[in-house]
Amino acid sequence: MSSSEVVFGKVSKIVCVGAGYVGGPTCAMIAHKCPNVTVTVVDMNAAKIAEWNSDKLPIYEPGLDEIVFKARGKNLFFSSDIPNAIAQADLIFISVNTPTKMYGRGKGMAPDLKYVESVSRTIAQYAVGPKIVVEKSTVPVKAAESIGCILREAQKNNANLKFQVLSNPEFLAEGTAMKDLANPDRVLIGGESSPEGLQAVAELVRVYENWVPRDRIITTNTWSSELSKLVANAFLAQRISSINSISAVCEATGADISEVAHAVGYDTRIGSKFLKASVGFGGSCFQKDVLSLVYLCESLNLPQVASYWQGVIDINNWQRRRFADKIIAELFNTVTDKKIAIFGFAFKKNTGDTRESSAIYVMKHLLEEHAKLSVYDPKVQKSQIVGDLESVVKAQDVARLVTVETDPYQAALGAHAIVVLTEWDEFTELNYQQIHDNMQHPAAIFDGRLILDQKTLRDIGFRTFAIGTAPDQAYNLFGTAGY
Ligand SMILES: NC(=O)C1=CN([C@@H]2O[C@H](COP(=O)(O)OP(=O)(O)OC[C@H]3O[C@@H](n4cnc5c(N)ncnc54)[C@H](O)[C@@H]3O)[C@@H](O)[C@H]2O)C=CC1
Ligand SMILES: O=C(O)[C@H]1O[C@H](OP(=O)(O)OP(=O)(O)OC[C@H]2O[C@@H](n3ccc(=O)[nH]c3=O)[C@H](O)[C@@H]2O)[C@H](O)[C@@H](O)[C@@H]1O
Repeated sequence: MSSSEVVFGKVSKIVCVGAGYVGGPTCAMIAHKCPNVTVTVVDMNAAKIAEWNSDKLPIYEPGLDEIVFKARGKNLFFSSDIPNAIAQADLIFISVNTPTKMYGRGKGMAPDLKYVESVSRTIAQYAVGPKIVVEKSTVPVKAAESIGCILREAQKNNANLKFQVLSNPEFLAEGTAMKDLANPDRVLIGGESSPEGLQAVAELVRVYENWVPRDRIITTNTWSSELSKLVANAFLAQRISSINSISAVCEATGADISEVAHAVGYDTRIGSKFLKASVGFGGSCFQKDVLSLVYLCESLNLPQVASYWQGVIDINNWQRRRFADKIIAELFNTVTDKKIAIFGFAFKKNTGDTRESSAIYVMKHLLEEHAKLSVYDPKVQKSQIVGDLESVVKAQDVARLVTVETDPYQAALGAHAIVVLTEWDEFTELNYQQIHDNMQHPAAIFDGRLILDQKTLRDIGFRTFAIGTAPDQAYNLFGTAGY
């Protein structure tokens, strides 16, 4: 093509394949900010599409309902008719899941790209005319090459078809997705430097320019864009593992992790964000994407780089185990048949998502010791909690040992201890005097999120333990058993 020939015109119809945590909120924001663009979100899961079309959306995300209800039926549509949507679109986002592969080659490490490939084949089958195909899913470097290869095959049989594959990874975090989408630190778009590639990139830039300042829209080559997404998540996860590793040093020495994080983060070169010690990071992406990077490095014969990033995962697993061991040790080395209240099951506050939540693993360790766990989470349904636990512990043990409550006071009634695993704001506002009065004594609180005021709790009579806080500062009653 000559550089002046227009292959990809102005985008007026966008389709997103994958109506999940990324596809739904991202497209709702695009529809909200671009009233002249029609956005259709499609999914192979018809029940999920029905929920997106109902009053109760399939995911909880602050601010999402408002935007969806405003745009839905005007320029935002949810549909199961994938072929028709693809045929109509100028630009197609691939926003399907890329979970860690649980079988075959790369099991437990590599991302499973079967959904991305299947969407690529569907696009090849139903496309008519030129399409910009955008990888929104997080994929390994060079994934765009495979998508391009499948699409080029279709082009061979139909001269009217033209495809350009772009990489446009998503950086939103759950719980703050709508804010992140409305005001992103940056939007990243990778593409080819051919005239057609540059045209496609320019058209996607134009969509984002409706609300994102141009200097926050970064364009790169395709491979830099794909790799930057993995690296961004790896760096974020690394900060959490770094601070969590130091939390163990604090507990052993008398230093306090919040004070250390504050002092270290004050250095503008380091920065204060993402330095909150915790019971370990969860969520569908950090572990998956760091493992994907480790697998990539192994495949590239870079074992030192692979083992460096593997350390981030190892510390995270160790932190979860360490916290569970601390609970057992401080409850006099036995939790068998003891009722323990679990406050929070979601992987972070302000979401109902439980994928890879640290709660699953801490509870698994406690269930293996036959503790009786009583869980309360404001946004997670009982069926979800039971299902997640059944993936790590025998179903009969979950049935025998786990109850799910809809009220935190009920969860703590008669319990020996409370374990805080998600940082929901409401946990800071409970009446802990009343809770203490109705527990077994001595009553203990284990704060895996550093949200409760230890002194107030100790004054009430609780024995307290908080991640990264030395025993002699946090409480006087505990020994150092288990350390
Ligand atoms: N969850 C998050 O906060 C973020 C996720 N990402 C990445 O975005 C991608 C999507 O993640 P989520 O939205 O969380 O996944 P999700 O699991 O919530 O949604 C994916 C959707 O794709 C649908 N799907 C799968 N294959 C399909 C096919 N062939 N045709 C039609 N629909 C199909 C599934 O039914 C599902 O509804 C992943 O690669 C993830 O790593 C990136 C940034 C943030
Ligand atoms: O690719 C993705 O899926 C997304 O992954 C993360 O977003 P998310 O997992 O939704 O949420 P985060 O706020 O990053 O929290 C992840 C986990 O780390 C924990 N965390 C976070 C920050 C911190 O200081 N300490 C800490 O333990 C959280 O509690 C949570 O369990 C990234 O922040 C997003 O930029 C990225 O787009």
